[in-house]
Amino acid sequence: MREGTVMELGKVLDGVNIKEVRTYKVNHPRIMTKQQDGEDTSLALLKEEISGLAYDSRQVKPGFLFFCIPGLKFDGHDFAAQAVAKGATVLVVERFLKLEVPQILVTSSRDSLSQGACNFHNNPSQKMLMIGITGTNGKTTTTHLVEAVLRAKGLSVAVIGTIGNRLGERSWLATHTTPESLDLQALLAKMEHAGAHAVVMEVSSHALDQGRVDHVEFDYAIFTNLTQDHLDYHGTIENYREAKSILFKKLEQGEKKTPKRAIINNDDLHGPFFCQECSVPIITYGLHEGAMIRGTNCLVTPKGASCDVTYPRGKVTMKLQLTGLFNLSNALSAFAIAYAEGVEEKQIIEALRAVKGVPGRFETVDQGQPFSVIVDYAHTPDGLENVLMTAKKVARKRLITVVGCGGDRDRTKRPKMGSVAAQWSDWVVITSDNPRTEKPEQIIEDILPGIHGVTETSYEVIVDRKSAIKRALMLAEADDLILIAGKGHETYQIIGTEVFPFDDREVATEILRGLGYEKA
Ligand SMILES: CC(=O)N[C@H]1[C@@H](OP(=O)(O)OP(=O)(O)OC[C@H]2O[C@@H](n3ccc(=O)[nH]c3=O)[C@H](O)[C@@H]2O)O[C@H](CO)[C@@H](O)[C@@H]1O[C@H](C)C(=O)N[C@@H](C)C(=O)N[C@H](CCC(=O)O)C(=O)O
Ligand SMILES: Nc1ncnc2c1ncn2[C@@H]1O[C@H](COP(=O)(O)OP(=O)(O)OP(=O)(O)O)[C@@H](O)[C@H]1O
Ligand SMILES: N[C@H](CCC[C@H](N)C(=O)O)C(=O)O
Ligand SMILES: [Mg+2]
Repeated sequence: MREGTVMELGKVLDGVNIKEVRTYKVNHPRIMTKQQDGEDTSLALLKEEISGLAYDSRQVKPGFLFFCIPGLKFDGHDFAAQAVAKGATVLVVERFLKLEVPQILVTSSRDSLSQGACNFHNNPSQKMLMIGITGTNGKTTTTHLVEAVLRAKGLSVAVIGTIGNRLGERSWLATHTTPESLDLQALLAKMEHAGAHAVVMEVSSHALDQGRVDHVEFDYAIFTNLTQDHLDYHGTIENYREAKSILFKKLEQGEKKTPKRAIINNDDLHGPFFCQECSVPIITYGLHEGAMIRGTNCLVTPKGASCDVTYPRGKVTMKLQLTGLFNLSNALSAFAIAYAEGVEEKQIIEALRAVKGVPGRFETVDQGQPFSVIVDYAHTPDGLENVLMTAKKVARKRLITVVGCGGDRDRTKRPKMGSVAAQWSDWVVITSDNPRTEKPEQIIEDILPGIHGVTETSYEVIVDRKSAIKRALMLAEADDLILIAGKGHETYQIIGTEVFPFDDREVATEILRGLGYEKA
């Protein structure tokens, strides 16, 4: 929807289960009341024009429809007065408020927002090929790989995810891995308007649970893997898995006529569960027997990885500039989509080989020093173990790891990350990640029991992340590998509620320069 566009309220709310409408006599000239026109006020209200939607009172502009959402931190109903003061003409509520403004009572204002956003932006996902990727690890990486193979088909491909939202040279601000429904529908509409034929997007478990993608119709859904994360939010791994499965159940619904497919990791313990949740055709991929798209003869080197890919029509060799067995797995899911879309095998292989790397994922910091420095976004026990296994394989001498855990996130993953770091590293420097509103020392206390379980590994605690990175780089000798984990592409550190500039790659570069290493 272009700036300045308006839509009738009834059209915006088409499909929303409205329980009751209350109109109030207000000063706004466009809101009719019984006293003025004598007809049914609710019907008159539904004919009113809305100039925009908002779920955050701070974003309201005159003529907007404001959705009052009860959240975990705040209750949007408490901001209704502020929204009205800023010009909201109608409210969507879960309980009527004592405010002199028309209100529409619904069971879930969040679900209504999702439907309203889709209507207001003219259902953009209907007009593009939509690929959704879910799983604990590998989503961002896989978006890049799928983007590459679909571009090989000649499509203009937009990407939505943790690192950003983009289409070719154009980019849009990303505040979440998967945006709130309203922001997502607006973004999809902009991407479609900018010429996107396809959108490949990360779909987080939070987004699925909160209905952010409820009215996005996907053509393909990829499941990468499921391991521990976000138990602070979901409570149990079963709930977490259930949230992820929504993406696959959704595939059978919708209006698109084209066939839909689920692309499922056959190597993952939970693969069969996701297969069960689907009633559309499934393509499995993996490095073990049973996968329809299977990688064998895998080779992992410091500069990349390769394997043979066996698929229903034949066999090819796939080479990546990305290293690690897990990236071969990520690439096989991209291969599966391209294959289903009829892209020629040779083109798929060429496209995958051309992907240079994903920012902050096994990214090298090179100032000509005689040891390797790698920055990686691993922030779950499984992600960390995978990257450490790869680092161990390619390190010529010691593996020194700098790692911490984020605050206000799953506490129970902390000792597990400590344990994994200790098992695979020769030396661990435990530090802070994004402490957010938690005390960094307390987060580290949660990590340490995991380290203590692995007695032979040496470690030290340095709370300040910059000092921890410096210490690791000072310890490094020729041929060692220093892995700085957890923050990858992030260019900030969140301490309390403040956001400070901090980029592991820049910090490491600056320290290396201070140590006398300067790239020629
Ligand atoms: C836990 C979680 O996902 N929370 C999201 C959720 O918050 P919430 O429902 O609890 O809402 P709330 O903050 O209590 O506010 C309630 C309502 O009051 C409104 N409000 C609030 C303040 C105000 O001044 N005026 C106002 O109108 C809010 O806009 C909202 O509508 O809805 C909000 C609006 O969309 C999100 O910003 C918020 O993301 C928070 C900030 C967050 O940190 N989310 C993370 C965990 C997240 O979603 N991560 C996933 C990726 C995870 C992964 O990588 O695996 C993601 O997709 O980004
Ligand atoms: N398939 C995989 N299996 C396990 N670990 C992986 C896999 N792919 C990537 N990783 C590890 O996980 C880290 C994060 O990868 P990526 O950013 O692609 O995941 P993500 O699912 O997008 O994460 P987020 O949930 O934060 O959005 C990488 O830096 C790497 O260490
Ligand atoms: N999307 C993940 C990223 C975690 C990255 C790590 N640096 C942290 O801050 O915990 C989350 O919000 O849980
Ligand atoms: Mg991501």
